[in-house]
Amino acid sequence: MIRAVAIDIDGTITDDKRLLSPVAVEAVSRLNALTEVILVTGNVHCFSRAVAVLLGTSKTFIAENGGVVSWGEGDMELLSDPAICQEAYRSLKEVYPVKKKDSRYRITDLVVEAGFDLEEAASLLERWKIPADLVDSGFAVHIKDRMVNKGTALTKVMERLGLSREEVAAVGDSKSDLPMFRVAGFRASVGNAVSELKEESDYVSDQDFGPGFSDIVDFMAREDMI
Ligand SMILES: O=C(O)COP(=O)(O)O
Ligand SMILES: [Mg+2]
Repeated sequence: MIRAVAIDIDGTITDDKRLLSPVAVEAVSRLNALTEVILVTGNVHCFSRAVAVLLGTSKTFIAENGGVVSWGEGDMELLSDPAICQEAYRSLKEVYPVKKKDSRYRITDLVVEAGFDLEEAASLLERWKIPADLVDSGFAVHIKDRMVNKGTALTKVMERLGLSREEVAAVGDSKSDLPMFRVAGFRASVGNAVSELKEESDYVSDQDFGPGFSDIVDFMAREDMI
Protein backbone atom coordinates (compact mmCIF):
# COMPACT_ATOMS: atom_id res chain seq x y z
CA MET A 1 0.00 0.00 0.00
CA ILE A 2 1.24 3.47 -0.89
CA ARG A 3 1.54 5.71 2.19
CA ALA A 4 3.13 8.73 0.53
CA VAL A 5 3.12 10.19 -2.96
CA ALA A 6 6.03 12.42 -3.96
CA ILE A 7 4.87 14.93 -6.51
CA ASP A 8 6.74 17.32 -8.75
CA ILE A 9 5.28 20.79 -9.35
CA ASP A 10 6.24 22.38 -12.67
CA GLY A 11 4.99 20.45 -15.69
CA THR A 12 3.17 17.93 -13.49
CA ILE A 13 0.50 19.92 -11.68
CA THR A 14 1.04 23.03 -13.82
CA ASP A 15 0.92 23.62 -17.55
CA ASP A 16 3.91 24.49 -19.70
CA LYS A 17 3.67 28.14 -18.59
CA ARG A 18 3.74 27.15 -14.89
CA LEU A 19 0.06 27.94 -14.40
CA LEU A 20 -1.49 25.72 -11.75
CA SER A 21 -3.98 23.29 -13.27
CA PRO A 22 -7.44 23.36 -11.63
CA VAL A 23 -7.85 19.69 -12.58
CA ALA A 24 -4.60 18.88 -10.75
CA VAL A 25 -5.71 20.89 -7.71
CA GLU A 26 -8.80 18.69 -7.46
CA ALA A 27 -6.68 15.57 -7.91
CA VAL A 28 -4.27 16.68 -5.16
CA SER A 29 -7.23 17.18 -2.88
CA ARG A 30 -8.49 13.61 -3.62
CA LEU A 31 -4.98 12.35 -2.94
CA ASN A 32 -4.67 14.33 0.32
CA ALA A 33 -7.68 12.44 1.66
CA LEU A 34 -6.04 9.09 0.96
CA THR A 35 -2.33 9.48 1.59
CA GLU A 36 0.53 11.81 2.53
CA VAL A 37 1.43 14.11 -0.37
CA ILE A 38 5.04 15.34 -0.42
CA LEU A 39 6.10 18.06 -2.85
CA VAL A 40 9.50 17.33 -4.40
CA THR A 41 10.54 20.25 -6.56
CA GLY A 42 13.31 22.38 -7.97
CA ASN A 43 11.47 25.49 -6.86
CA VAL A 44 12.77 27.61 -3.98
CA HIS A 45 11.74 26.88 -0.39
CA CYS A 46 9.38 29.85 0.13
CA PHE A 47 7.52 29.20 -3.14
CA SER A 48 7.22 25.48 -2.32
CA ARG A 49 5.94 26.23 1.18
CA ALA A 50 3.24 28.48 -0.28
CA VAL A 51 2.23 25.69 -2.67
CA ALA A 52 2.09 23.20 0.23
CA VAL A 53 -0.11 25.58 2.24
CA LEU A 54 -2.43 26.38 -0.65
CA LEU A 55 -2.81 22.75 -1.70
CA GLY A 56 -2.99 21.36 1.83
CA THR A 57 -0.13 18.93 1.22
CA SER A 58 2.45 17.90 3.81
CA LYS A 59 4.61 20.65 5.33
CA THR A 60 7.42 18.15 4.97
CA PHE A 61 8.61 18.76 1.43
CA ILE A 62 11.73 18.98 -0.71
CA ALA A 63 12.81 22.13 -2.56
CA GLU A 64 15.75 23.22 -4.73
CA ASN A 65 16.13 19.73 -6.25
CA GLY A 66 17.01 18.14 -2.93
CA GLY A 67 19.12 20.96 -1.51
CA VAL A 68 16.48 21.98 1.01
CA VAL A 69 14.12 19.86 3.12
CA SER A 70 11.32 21.35 5.16
CA TRP A 71 10.48 19.22 8.17
CA GLY A 72 6.79 19.72 8.92
CA GLU A 73 6.04 22.78 11.00
CA GLY A 74 9.62 22.68 12.22
CA ASP A 75 12.78 23.91 10.63
CA MET A 76 14.17 23.51 7.18
CA GLU A 77 17.42 21.66 6.65
CA LEU A 78 20.05 22.42 4.03
CA LEU A 79 21.45 19.26 2.49
CA SER A 80 23.90 20.78 0.05
CA ASP A 81 26.79 23.19 0.00
CA PRO A 82 25.94 26.49 -1.73
CA ALA A 83 29.66 27.27 -2.14
CA ILE A 84 30.01 24.44 -4.67
CA CYS A 85 27.32 25.97 -6.90
CA GLN A 86 28.86 29.43 -6.60
CA GLU A 87 32.25 28.06 -7.63
CA ALA A 88 30.70 26.23 -10.59
CA TYR A 89 28.86 29.39 -11.62
CA ARG A 90 32.00 31.56 -11.41
CA SER A 91 34.02 29.09 -13.46
CA LEU A 92 31.33 28.56 -16.12
CA LYS A 93 30.92 32.33 -16.43
CA GLU A 94 34.52 32.55 -17.65
CA VAL A 95 33.55 30.40 -20.62
CA TYR A 96 29.85 31.00 -21.30
CA PRO A 97 27.54 34.01 -21.00
CA VAL A 98 25.70 32.38 -18.04
CA LYS A 99 23.28 34.59 -16.13
CA LYS A 100 21.71 33.85 -12.73
CA LYS A 101 17.91 33.83 -12.34
CA ASP A 102 15.86 34.31 -9.12
CA SER A 103 19.08 33.96 -7.08
CA ARG A 104 17.86 36.19 -4.23
CA TYR A 105 15.47 33.46 -3.08
CA ARG A 106 17.70 30.43 -3.64
CA ILE A 107 19.56 29.01 -0.66
CA THR A 108 21.52 26.07 -2.07
CA ASP A 109 21.38 25.61 -5.84
CA LEU A 110 21.54 28.23 -8.60
CA VAL A 111 19.34 28.75 -11.60
CA VAL A 112 20.82 30.11 -14.80
CA GLU A 113 19.42 31.04 -18.17
CA ALA A 114 19.76 28.26 -20.73
CA GLY A 115 21.72 29.06 -23.87
CA PHE A 116 24.87 27.00 -23.60
CA ASP A 117 25.70 23.38 -24.23
CA LEU A 118 24.88 21.55 -21.00
CA GLU A 119 26.82 18.39 -21.83
CA GLU A 120 29.92 20.34 -22.73
CA ALA A 121 29.58 22.50 -19.59
CA ALA A 122 29.14 19.37 -17.45
CA SER A 123 32.34 17.90 -18.83
CA LEU A 124 34.16 21.15 -18.06
CA LEU A 125 32.96 20.96 -14.44
CA GLU A 126 34.27 17.40 -14.40
CA ARG A 127 37.63 18.51 -15.78
CA TRP A 128 37.87 21.34 -13.23
CA LYS A 129 37.01 18.84 -10.48
CA ILE A 130 34.10 20.96 -9.27
CA PRO A 131 31.54 18.56 -7.71
CA ALA A 132 28.51 20.26 -9.26
CA ASP A 133 26.18 19.15 -12.01
CA LEU A 134 23.68 20.75 -14.32
CA VAL A 135 20.07 19.70 -14.50
CA ASP A 136 17.44 20.92 -16.92
CA SER A 137 13.93 20.66 -15.48
CA GLY A 138 12.38 21.80 -18.74
CA PHE A 139 11.64 25.09 -17.00
CA ALA A 140 15.10 26.11 -15.79
CA VAL A 141 18.72 25.03 -15.80
CA HIS A 142 19.97 24.35 -12.27
CA ILE A 143 23.57 24.25 -11.09
CA LYS A 144 23.51 21.92 -8.11
CA ASP A 145 25.75 20.07 -5.69
CA ARG A 146 26.40 16.67 -7.27
CA MET A 147 25.83 14.93 -3.93
CA VAL A 148 22.16 15.90 -3.72
CA ASN A 149 19.14 15.43 -5.93
CA LYS A 150 15.43 14.73 -5.54
CA GLY A 151 16.27 11.09 -4.76
CA THR A 152 18.83 11.65 -2.00
CA ALA A 153 16.48 14.08 -0.26
CA LEU A 154 13.47 11.79 -0.67
CA THR A 155 15.47 8.92 0.83
CA LYS A 156 16.17 11.10 3.87
CA VAL A 157 12.47 11.95 4.21
CA MET A 158 11.50 8.27 3.82
CA GLU A 159 13.96 7.29 6.56
CA ARG A 160 12.67 9.98 8.94
CA LEU A 161 9.00 9.07 8.25
CA GLY A 162 9.65 5.32 8.36
CA LEU A 163 8.50 4.76 4.78
CA SER A 164 9.75 1.80 2.75
CA ARG A 165 10.29 1.96 -1.01
CA GLU A 166 7.07 -0.02 -1.62
CA GLU A 167 5.11 2.56 0.34
CA VAL A 168 6.20 5.49 -1.82
CA ALA A 169 5.00 6.58 -5.27
CA ALA A 170 6.53 9.37 -7.37
CA VAL A 171 4.97 11.44 -10.12
CA GLY A 172 6.92 13.75 -12.42
CA ASP A 173 7.74 15.11 -15.85
CA SER A 174 11.44 15.86 -16.27
CA LYS A 175 14.98 14.54 -16.04
CA SER A 176 15.29 16.14 -12.59
CA ASP A 177 12.67 13.61 -11.40
CA LEU A 178 14.76 10.57 -12.42
CA PRO A 179 16.58 10.29 -9.05
CA MET A 180 13.31 10.24 -7.08
CA PHE A 181 11.92 7.62 -9.47
CA ARG A 182 14.91 5.43 -8.55
CA VAL A 183 13.98 5.38 -4.86
CA ALA A 184 10.17 5.05 -5.19
CA GLY A 185 8.28 1.78 -5.46
CA PHE A 186 5.76 3.07 -8.01
CA ARG A 187 6.63 5.64 -10.67
CA ALA A 188 4.24 7.52 -12.94
CA SER A 189 4.79 10.17 -15.61
CA VAL A 190 2.45 12.68 -17.14
CA GLY A 191 2.10 12.48 -20.94
CA ASN A 192 4.31 15.54 -21.49
CA ALA A 193 7.21 13.94 -19.59
CA VAL A 194 10.61 13.48 -21.25
CA SER A 195 11.20 10.03 -22.77
CA GLU A 196 13.99 9.21 -20.24
CA LEU A 197 11.44 9.48 -17.41
CA LYS A 198 8.71 7.61 -19.27
CA GLU A 199 11.16 4.73 -19.77
CA GLU A 200 11.55 4.43 -15.98
CA SER A 201 7.82 4.66 -15.30
CA ASP A 202 5.40 1.95 -14.21
CA TYR A 203 2.55 4.03 -15.59
CA VAL A 204 2.55 6.76 -18.25
CA SER A 205 -0.58 8.82 -18.66
CA ASP A 206 -1.83 9.46 -22.16
CA GLN A 207 -2.80 12.95 -21.02
CA ASP A 208 -0.53 15.92 -20.45
CA PHE A 209 0.06 18.17 -17.43
CA GLY A 210 -2.80 18.50 -14.86
CA PRO A 211 -5.22 16.12 -16.61
CA GLY A 212 -2.36 13.59 -16.79
CA PHE A 213 -1.71 13.98 -13.08
CA SER A 214 -5.41 13.54 -12.34
CA ASP A 215 -5.44 10.39 -14.48
CA ILE A 216 -2.48 9.01 -12.48
CA VAL A 217 -4.30 9.62 -9.19
CA ASP A 218 -7.38 7.83 -10.59
CA PHE A 219 -5.18 4.95 -11.78
CA MET A 220 -3.62 4.52 -8.32
CA ALA A 221 -7.08 4.61 -6.68
CA ARG A 222 -8.52 2.14 -9.21
CA GLU A 223 -5.64 -0.26 -8.62
CA ASP A 224 -6.20 -0.02 -4.83
CA MET A 225 -2.70 1.34 -4.36
CA ILE A 226 -3.90 4.25 -2.23
O1 LIG B 1 12.43 24.49 -10.51
C1 LIG B 1 12.32 23.99 -11.63
O2 LIG B 1 13.14 24.21 -12.54
C2 LIG B 1 11.19 23.06 -11.96
O3 LIG B 1 10.48 22.69 -10.82
P1 LIG B 1 9.90 21.21 -10.66
O4 LIG B 1 10.98 20.38 -10.08
O5 LIG B 1 8.74 21.39 -9.73
O6 LIG B 1 9.47 20.75 -12.02
MG1 LIG C 1 8.74 19.27 -13.22
